This record gives sequence, structure tokens and C-alpha cells, in this order.
Amino acid sequence: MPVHSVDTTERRSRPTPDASVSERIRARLTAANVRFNANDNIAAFLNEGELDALRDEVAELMQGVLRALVIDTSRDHNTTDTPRRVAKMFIDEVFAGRYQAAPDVTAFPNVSRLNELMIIGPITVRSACSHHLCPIMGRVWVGVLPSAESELIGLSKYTRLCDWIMSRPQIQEEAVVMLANELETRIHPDGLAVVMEADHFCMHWRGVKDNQSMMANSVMRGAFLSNADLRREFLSLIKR
Ligand SMILES: Nc1nc2c(ncn2[C@@H]2O[C@H](COP(=O)(O)OP(=O)(O)OP(=O)(O)O)[C@@H](O)[C@H]2O)c(=O)[nH]1
Repeated sequence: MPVHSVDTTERRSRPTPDASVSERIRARLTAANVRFNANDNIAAFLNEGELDALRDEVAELMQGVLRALVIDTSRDHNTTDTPRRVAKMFIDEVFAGRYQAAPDVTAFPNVSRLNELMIIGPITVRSACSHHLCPIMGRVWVGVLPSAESELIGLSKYTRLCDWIMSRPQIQEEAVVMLANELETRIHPDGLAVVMEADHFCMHWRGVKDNQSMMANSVMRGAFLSNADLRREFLSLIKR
């Protein structure tokens, strides 16, 4: 008779001793019941040194992808190091927003009780779609209407936070909402607006091959929703 029964979820999420590093990380996320979609940050579930091991694991699997594509990486000098390059690009560059902790953002109290519209942008966006992992390149504008109780953050931090959120595979509709949530939590403004316009290379480079179309979307919160004049002022200023 077993001394205690093991819940099937627990058993499923427990890695075997020879589990790969990605399996160990996934087991921790599953045990904590934490979502790990393509656009989620999982930095809190990585242990010291695991990013290096994860890079090695991705490189090894990438080698398998090239093999399956019938590319002779042993004799083609251009592709010999491609698996490692791609692994490094995914983990340390284009999807770094999944694996790195949020940037440090110093917040200052709004001592002058500023309550005028601020606009930051255009902030360059580099992201990727979660369907084809093709680039999404675009621009973001942020409008903030602070309240007396708001925290103010440095200008560069808008770009850092935007880059952190965008450096993940995702869809644009979710990206703008995630960015708005992040800014709202940190600034506690009376109103927040985020507008993004971007080119999707899954539409330009492949698929429909429509080079002209882009996507624009916006998130309006608080005063930007309730005050049409404020919304108009923001939208007319970013059009300049
Ligand atoms: N809504 C939305 N769709 C996106 C975004 N990025 C890419 N897509 C679309 O996601 C869809 C994926 O569609 P699928 O039919 O599964 O993939 P597919 O057969 O390769 O589609 P095609 O691109 O039409 O060749 C495509 O229509 C893409 O254009 C985004 O940010 N938001």
C-alpha cells in the first residue's frame, strides 16, 4: 500500500532525473499552475545557469530542424554555426522578453501634482508573430494623464518596458493590452492610451505577400475612454 497517494497533476509535472532543462522548467510552471504561453514571461521559474543549458538544448534541436530540411551543416560553412546562432537569437535577443526579468524602473512621486497629458513615442517595436515566428516591426505611442497620486517613471523606461513586452512571440492585439497593463500597474494614472501600428512580415514576406497592409490598434483606459476631447487631443498630437 502506498503511504500517500500522488495527485496525477503532481505526477505529470514532476520531471524525471534525466529530464532536459526545458522539461524541468515546464514542470515547475505546471506545478505552480502558471501559464507559459508564447508571450508570457517565465524568468521567475529559471534557476541560475539554466539559460545557458536552455540555449544548448535549443541549438541541439535546431540542428535537428536543419537536418530535417536536408541542409548539410557539416560541409556548408554558412550553416555550420546556424543552430547556435538561432538559439542565441531566440533566447537572448528576439524572445528575451520571455526569459529576462522586467527592467528596473525607478518611480518618482508626482510631487508637483502634474495632471497634464504626456505623450511618449514613437517607440520602435520589434516583435514576432506567434503563428509563423515572423517579425512584427512597428511603432508605439503612449499617452499618460497622471493623477496627484501617480508614480512618474523616466522616459527611457517606457522604451525599456515596451521592448521587454514586445520581445516575445505574440499577436498585436494582446501585445498592446499587455503593455497597457504593465504601464497602468506601475504609474497608476487617471488615464492611459497605447496606440500601436506595425508591419507583419508573415503577410509581407510569405502568405498573401501584401506589402502595403499594416495593423493599427489602440487601448484606451480611464480618462481617455470617458473624455472624448482628451482622446482627440492625444490622437491628433501623435498624427503629427
Ligand atoms: N489577429 C492577428 N492575426 C495575426 C497577427 N499576426 C499574424 N496574424 C495572422 O495569423 C493568421 C494565422 O493563420 P493560419 O491560417 O493559421 O496560417 P496560414 O495558413 O499560414 O495563413 P496565411 O498567412 O494566410 O498563409 C494569419 O492570417 C496571419 O496573418 C496579429 O498580430 N494579429
